[in-house]
Amino acid sequence: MSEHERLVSAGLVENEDDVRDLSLRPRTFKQYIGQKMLKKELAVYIEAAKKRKEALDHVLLYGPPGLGKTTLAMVIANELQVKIKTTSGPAIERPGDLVALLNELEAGDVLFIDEIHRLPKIVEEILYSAMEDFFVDIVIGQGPTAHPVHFTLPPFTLIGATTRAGLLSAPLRDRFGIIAHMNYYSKKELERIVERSAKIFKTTITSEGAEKVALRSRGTPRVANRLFRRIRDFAEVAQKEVVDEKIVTSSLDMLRVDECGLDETDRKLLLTMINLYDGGPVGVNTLAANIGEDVETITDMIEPYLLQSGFIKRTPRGRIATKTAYEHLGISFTENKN
Ligand SMILES: Nc1ncnc2c1ncn2[C@@H]1O[C@H](COP(=O)(O)OP(=O)(O)OP(=O)(O)O)[C@@H](O)[C@H]1O
Ligand SMILES: [Mg+2]
Repeated sequence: MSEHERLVSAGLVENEDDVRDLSLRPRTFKQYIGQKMLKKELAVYIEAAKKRKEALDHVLLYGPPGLGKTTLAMVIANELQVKIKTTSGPAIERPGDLVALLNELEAGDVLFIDEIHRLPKIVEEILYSAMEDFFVDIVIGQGPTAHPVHFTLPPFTLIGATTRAGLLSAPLRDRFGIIAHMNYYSKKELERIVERSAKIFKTTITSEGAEKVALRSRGTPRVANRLFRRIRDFAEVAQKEVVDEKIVTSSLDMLRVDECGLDETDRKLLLTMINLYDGGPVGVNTLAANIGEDVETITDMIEPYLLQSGFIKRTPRGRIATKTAYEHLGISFTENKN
């Protein structure tokens, strides 16, 4: 199974599921479950900006894939009652592309740049003055006909999203007035997300069923929704009117997603560390070669959840599998092995 087909993968890009499930996407703070502190804070800034009839300060959203960054950007624009233009870092190749986007904005509008850490450097530099003083200076034409052009822009709000805040240059990061870190969701919050999705799909799920889905969702709404959709298929075929704990468990077992939300790739990674490298430390390049995934897939998609839930640890000498990992896989752990 390729990474993109991984059921529990939160995915790095806007994926097909999300596009198909636009109806699942919360549109208001009220519908947006979890991230309570962040929502509270943003609600204050939004209200203040609206009262002053000013554009909201620029917002940087960062956190692992599938936690609701894109969704939150749309919620913010909706709560501000302004239009939102959406693009992504790699899609803006030249300064002219950025100017064309900025040109379409009206006062107070939101420009959402996903994967902002992948913005080309020359475009990023244009963004500095746009963010700070709402103007851009670019050179139009080439050779002897080249001439500088100055554009003034309406005040706008840039919302940037990234899974890797560390890759953002300091000058860019410093121009965001609001920097928001997205957290993994609690079991209770994921249960509510599953129950909400069930309602939208006109499916009945028991609270025990929702709890079981939540437990295996890696703290990630995208995974919760994806698992729920598969389970709904199993329930449909089994002609079950109500999605209960039993059907949830049997479906997830069939999908080989274990009770901690780990799938085959996660287990393969842990088993490689344990069986071939005695639990580590082992470098990420070595691991990548062993399990046949690229380094980026490991660091961006597989590792964050394994780190967060304590299955692995990162040390200067490489990754190590923790006692929790051994116990989870039913392998005996001898102290001081690392
Ligand atoms: N707080 C939430 N409440 C309910 N559903 C949510 C919430 N956050 C995200 N979702 C659901 O999870 C899916 C994934 O969210 P979203 O696309 O916003 O994640 P993302 O952080 O932008 O991911 P990526 O880093 O891959 O771009 C959405 O389709 C949405 O339905
Ligand atoms: Mg997104």
